[in-house]
Amino acid sequence: METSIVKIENLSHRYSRAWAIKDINLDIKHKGVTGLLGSNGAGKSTTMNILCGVLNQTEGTVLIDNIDLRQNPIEAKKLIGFLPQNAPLYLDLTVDEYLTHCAHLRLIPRPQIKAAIEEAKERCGVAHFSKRILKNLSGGYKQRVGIAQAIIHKPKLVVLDEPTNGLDPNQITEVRMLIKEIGQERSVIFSSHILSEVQATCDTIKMIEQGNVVFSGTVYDFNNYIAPNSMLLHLSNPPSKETLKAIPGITEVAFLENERIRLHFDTAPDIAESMVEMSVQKGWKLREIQLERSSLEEIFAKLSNKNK
Ligand SMILES: Nc1ncnc2c1ncn2[C@@H]1O[C@H](COP(=O)(O)OP(=O)(O)OP(=O)(O)O)[C@@H](O)[C@H]1O
Repeated sequence: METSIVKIENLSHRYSRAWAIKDINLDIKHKGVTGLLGSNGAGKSTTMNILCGVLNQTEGTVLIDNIDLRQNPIEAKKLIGFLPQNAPLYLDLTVDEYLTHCAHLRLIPRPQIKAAIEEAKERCGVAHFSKRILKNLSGGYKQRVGIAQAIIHKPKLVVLDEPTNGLDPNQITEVRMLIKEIGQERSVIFSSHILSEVQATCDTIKMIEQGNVVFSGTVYDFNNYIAPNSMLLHLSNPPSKETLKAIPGITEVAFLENERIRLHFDTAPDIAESMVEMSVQKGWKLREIQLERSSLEEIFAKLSNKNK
């Protein structure tokens, strides 16, 4: 049976009085990218900080490649590379100086340090900035250096807390590509509160809401689960409500302002195509049609209810 790189069992954490996470169970595979999705305050950073041994949990167990993080923290942490939410960069150091410092902290044997730094810089596309002082790098490149320090010791598990936060759209795309590349040879977990980001980058999604895991599965399962179930139509010559309601698959019809109609439908996937064909045949004068995806809040609400 395939073992997991991370096994979290009944993990709970309490800050002073309030529980930030409650009874979390997670299994994460040796390769691929796992997205930890959740709105602000859902418990992502708390989970990641515990997972990386930065915070001691109140209850529960974390196994990294079968090593109990609490009982054997040094051995377990050797397997982890971590980029916390605010990359801990020493801004007055050059890229090379900073990565050399990180290599020492990671106990990389001295003769291997130069090669490890070159490889990490190459992987993260910062080799041409070796002598640049960190404070003079753009946000995207600072983040790349942060990722370089997280992979310098070739860990089996790389944990990145909101790595694209504060980056511009081009930088976001580049960092996502880098995450995917790293995920081809090791396990990467990254957190985000942006649904599209997790869909674009991950193989697996673990969704946390109010300290509980409310979804765990592949991106494919997730996309199927949140498939749109309503559409907005602009018809200049609409039929009656009854006519629309009689169409197979349509479950609810609402006439809105400005000739707009919202139709709810069940799982029929080609309903939009049928609506276009029908409006041409029957002269409904279709001006616009738009499938409506659920917002993250609606998905959270749906998943939270489902798991009650
Ligand atoms: N040091 C702390 N002391 C007290 N409460 C805390 C502390 N850190 C986090 N919390 C609380 O724990 C809960 C979970 O916070 P956490 O930072 O893990 O969420 P998150 O999903 O990472 O959110 P964000 O996306 O905003 O970073 C929140 O209610 C937060 O206010």
